[in-house]
Amino acid sequence: VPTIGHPRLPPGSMGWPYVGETLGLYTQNPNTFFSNRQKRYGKIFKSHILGCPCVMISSPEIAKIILTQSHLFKPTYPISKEMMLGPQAIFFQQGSYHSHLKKLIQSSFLPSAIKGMVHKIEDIVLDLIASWDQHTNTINTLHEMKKYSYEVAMISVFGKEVEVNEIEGLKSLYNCIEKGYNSMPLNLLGTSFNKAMKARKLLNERLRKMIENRREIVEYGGGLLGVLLGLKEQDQLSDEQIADNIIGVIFAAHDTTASVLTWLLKYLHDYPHLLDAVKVEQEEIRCKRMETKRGITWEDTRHMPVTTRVIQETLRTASILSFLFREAVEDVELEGYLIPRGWKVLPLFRTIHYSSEFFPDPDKFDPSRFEVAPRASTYMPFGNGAHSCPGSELAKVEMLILIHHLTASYRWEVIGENNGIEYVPFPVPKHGLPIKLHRI
Ligand code: HEM
Repeated sequence: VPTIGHPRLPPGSMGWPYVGETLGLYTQNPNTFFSNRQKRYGKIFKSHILGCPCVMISSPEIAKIILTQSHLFKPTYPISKEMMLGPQAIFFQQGSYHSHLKKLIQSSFLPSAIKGMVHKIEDIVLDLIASWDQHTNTINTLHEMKKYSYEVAMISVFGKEVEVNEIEGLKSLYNCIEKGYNSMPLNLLGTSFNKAMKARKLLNERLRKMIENRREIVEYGGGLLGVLLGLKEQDQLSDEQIADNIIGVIFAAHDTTASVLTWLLKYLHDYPHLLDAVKVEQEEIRCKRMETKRGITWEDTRHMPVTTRVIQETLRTASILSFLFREAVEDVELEGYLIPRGWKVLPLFRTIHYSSEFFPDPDKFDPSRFEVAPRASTYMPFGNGAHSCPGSELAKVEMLILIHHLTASYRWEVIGENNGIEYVPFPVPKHGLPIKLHRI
C-alpha cells in the first residue's frame, strides 16, 4: 500500500559511511550475515550495501508481494551491475518491452527447444570428462563446471553450429566482468570495476561484429541470436538491444549453473549414501541406453526423481542468489514500515530457504524433504513473478546429464579443507572445490 500517516523506517543498521555493510555481506558466511540481522530486527530490516540504502525482507508472503507487484517495485540493480550487464538487458526492463523480450528468450529455452540441445549437451559432457583423463585427474571443480556451463550457454545463444574460435575470444572478457561484478563502483585505473567495464566494451564490439556478419550472410543461424535477428519488421530490436540481451543471457546462464553444479558435486561427495542412491538410478538408465545403443534423451532426464531431488535440495542449501534487487517506485508502507521511494528492496531467498518454519532442520542436507512440494512462495531458487528465470529447465537438464555420465565413470575426493565459502561472484565452496577423481 502507498503510505498514509507517518510510518517509520524499518529497524536495522546502515553500517559505515559509503561502504555501508557491503564488506560484511561479501566476506562473512551469508547465512550468518542475514540470520544475525533477522534475529536482531525481525522479518523487515534496513541496511546499506553497494552504495544504496535498502530494506531486506525475509517473509515469503512479503517477498512474493515485492516480486509480483512490479508497479510498486521495479527491478533494479546497483548502477555498477547495470553498467556491466548492459542497460537494455531484460533484467532491468518493465512493461511491454520486458514481456516482448521475455517471450523471445523463453521460446529459446522451452522444453521443445531444449530437447533439440540434449544430444549436443551430452557431447560437451563427454568431451569434458575425457579431458580430465589427460591430466593428473585432479581438477578444480568450479573451473571445469564453468567451462561446461559456458559451452552450453554458447550453443543456446549462438546455435549448435557455433564455431569454437568465435566463442573462445569472448571467454576471457567474461571472466573479467565476473571478477568486477561484486566490486564497489570505483572507476579508477586498475580497480576490478574499471577492468570489468573495459572488458564489457570489448565484448560489445565483438558481439556487434558477430551480429553484422550474421546479418550479411542473411542466414541468421540458430540459438537465441538467430531468433532475435530473424524478427518481423514491427518486432525488430536494435543491435544494442540484441547485444545487451545476448551478453545478459550468457551471464545469467553461466556462473549460476556452474556454481550450483560445484555445490552438487560437493554434496554428493559429503553424503555417500545419496551418491549411491543417485548411482543406482543413473545405472538403470545407462543399462537401458546400452541395450538400445543410444545417447541420453530428454525423456531419460524426466525419469530421474532421486537425482532431481538432490538438485532441488542443492538449490535450496546453496541459495546462490541469496537475494534480488527491486526498487520502490514510490513511498510504500509495508507491515507498518516506510520504504522510501528510490530505496532498494531485497527479498532474502537464502533466509527463507533456511527458515525452520518452512524447511525443518534447515541445516541438514535432506533431499527427501522434496518428496512433498514445499509451501507456496517458500522455495524460490529461480525467483518469482514476471522476472522469474526462463533458464530453469535448461539448468536442471545440464545438471542431470552431467551427473548421469559423471557418476557412471568416477568417484571423487575433496582435496584440502572441505569447508568455507568464497564469492566469485556467487557463493561457492572455498577455492572452487579442488577434487581428485578416481575412474571406476
Ligand atoms: C541454476 C542456475 C540458475 C539459477 C539459480 C538462476 C536463477 C535466476 C533467478 C533467481 C532469476 C530472477 C531474477 C529477478 O527476478 O530479478 C533469474 C532470471 C533470469 N535467468 Fe536464471 N538462473 C539460472 C540459470 C539460468 C540459465 C541457464 C539461463 C539461460 C537462459 C538463465 C537466464 C535468466 C534470465 C535471462 C533471467 C532474467 C529474466 C527476466 O528478467 O525476466 N538463468 N535466474
